[in-house]
Amino acid sequence: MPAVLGLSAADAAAAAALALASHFIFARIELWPARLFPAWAALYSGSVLLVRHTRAPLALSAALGLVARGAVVYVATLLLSIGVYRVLFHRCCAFPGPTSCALSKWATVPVDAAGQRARYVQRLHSQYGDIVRTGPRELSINDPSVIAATCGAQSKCSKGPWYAGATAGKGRRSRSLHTTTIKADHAARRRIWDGGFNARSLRSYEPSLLALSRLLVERMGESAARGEKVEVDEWAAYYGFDVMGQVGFSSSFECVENGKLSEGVQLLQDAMAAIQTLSNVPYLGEIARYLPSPIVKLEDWVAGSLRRRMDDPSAGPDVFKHLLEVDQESGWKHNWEELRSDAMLQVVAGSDTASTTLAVSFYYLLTHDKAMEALRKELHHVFKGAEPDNFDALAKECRFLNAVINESLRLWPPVASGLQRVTPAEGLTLSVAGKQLVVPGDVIVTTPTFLMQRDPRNFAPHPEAFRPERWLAPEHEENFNLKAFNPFSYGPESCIGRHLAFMEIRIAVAQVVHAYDMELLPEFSAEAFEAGIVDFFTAGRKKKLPIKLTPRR
Ligand code: HEM
Repeated sequence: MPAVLGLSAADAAAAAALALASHFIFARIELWPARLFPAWAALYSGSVLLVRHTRAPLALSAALGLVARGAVVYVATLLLSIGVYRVLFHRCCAFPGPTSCALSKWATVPVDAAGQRARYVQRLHSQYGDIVRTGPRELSINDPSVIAATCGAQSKCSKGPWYAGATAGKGRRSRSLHTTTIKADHAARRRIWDGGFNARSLRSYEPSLLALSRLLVERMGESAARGEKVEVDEWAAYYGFDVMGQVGFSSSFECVENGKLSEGVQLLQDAMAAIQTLSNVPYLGEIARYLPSPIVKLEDWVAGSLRRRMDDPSAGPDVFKHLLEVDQESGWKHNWEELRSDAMLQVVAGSDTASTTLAVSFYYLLTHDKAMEALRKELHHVFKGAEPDNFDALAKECRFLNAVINESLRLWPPVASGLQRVTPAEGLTLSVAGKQLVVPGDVIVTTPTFLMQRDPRNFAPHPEAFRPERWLAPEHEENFNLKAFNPFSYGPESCIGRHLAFMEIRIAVAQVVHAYDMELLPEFSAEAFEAGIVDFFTAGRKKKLPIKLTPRR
């Protein structure tokens, strides 16, 4: 056997054999967590040196050179072995998809970093069909019936590695409600959270929402009067963030008041890009925790808000008050670390999501004169020309307003990519397009929300077009499949804040539309605006919605 990298054939073979053994023993499924690297490096170096040193004593420099060259052979063999295994022998290798995705989740790191996952997966489905292998052990399945099977109350699937990646380095008692992967823990915590989102609590938030939506109208008007350019999507972001501060911890972040992003909003946006990119390769998240990153800064900033709230026990009503309660059934009480993670969750889950739907609703109203007209008529009819300030009337009597919001959620779901759910060890039998599909155990299954909600088999005619009327008379639609409408996910881990989101969006749209005539400035490009909606687990927006505001009489 020839020498490799200056190593004797025997040393090279030993390094390669060790690599194959470690792949066989530890890493047949996925690359191991980063924290095991040093341990394996030590194991490798130790065993090589021990074997060699017992044959003939080694000088330090010779020993280091031996280990370094051996490590190159070790890593190269390991990667080759993992690659060959994933492409040719893996339990998912029968499913179609790009080879790059079969080889590694690294293939989609640039896609995630650019916020393009939802569109990328959409392209893959158009190329490979309804089932695509999007990662070594990950399948994206474009069929609404899969949602209940993977996320429903009876499902034996569990949350995937994305959730561990999003809170890398955190143990069982320091994760958020969202990232905990143990079902019993989640159920106990969800009962505590429910207190903050039941009908009574939602009613108690109405005065705050009304006050904030009025402040939004006032400050937008003042900004226009000063001759400033009004970017309505920016104001939607300020509002979404302030609602979370107010309803979450009884302290507005004062973005609407000041007409600018607070430090936290910026951190949030940076952190979401980092979370989405890192969490799809979970061990990257672990490494990032030890580096200065926007995620760590955001956590510190949220912890500050939390501390201020804890120092003021008389504050409220807010969600936080409920998070301090004990779950009667299990005795679960949140500790400080969990409260901190849950506070961060509230800000992340509730701000960019709702504000994107608010901004998108404005976008469609501003680009569809007839829809704006219909909404004005409806508000005038329900509120008799007075200020729209009644939450029940907005929910129950304003059907067109609700149709606009639903249609915006359909076209631009703020959580656009599929959520990771892992099949149980025995596998999962699904029905896809009427045919039985057996997915092996320990495979991540996702359902592509963005694509499914625009699929003509689910919504037709014109699935890509904004047609709020499809929600008013679904029975007359060619296709209207409510099972495929999944912006808030499904089952026990679905969005707890959906009713709150609707409340805050309805009141803000109604207040602004009642107060102002609005038109887009000529510089606006719908194409660029849509292209600028990015997917960082929650949606972000890169392009603005500049408008001219005129107060209505
Ligand atoms: C249009 C607005 C919103 C959309 C589209 C949305 C969407 C979602 C989705 C898809 C999930 C499931 C995530 C997963 O399983 O990984 C989720 C979870 C969650 N959402 Fe929302 N959300 C919105 C607004 C809100 C608001 C206003 C809050 C208020 C705090 C909120 C709080 C949460 C929480 C706490 C979870 C985790 C639930 C759990 O794990 O049990 N969301 N949301």
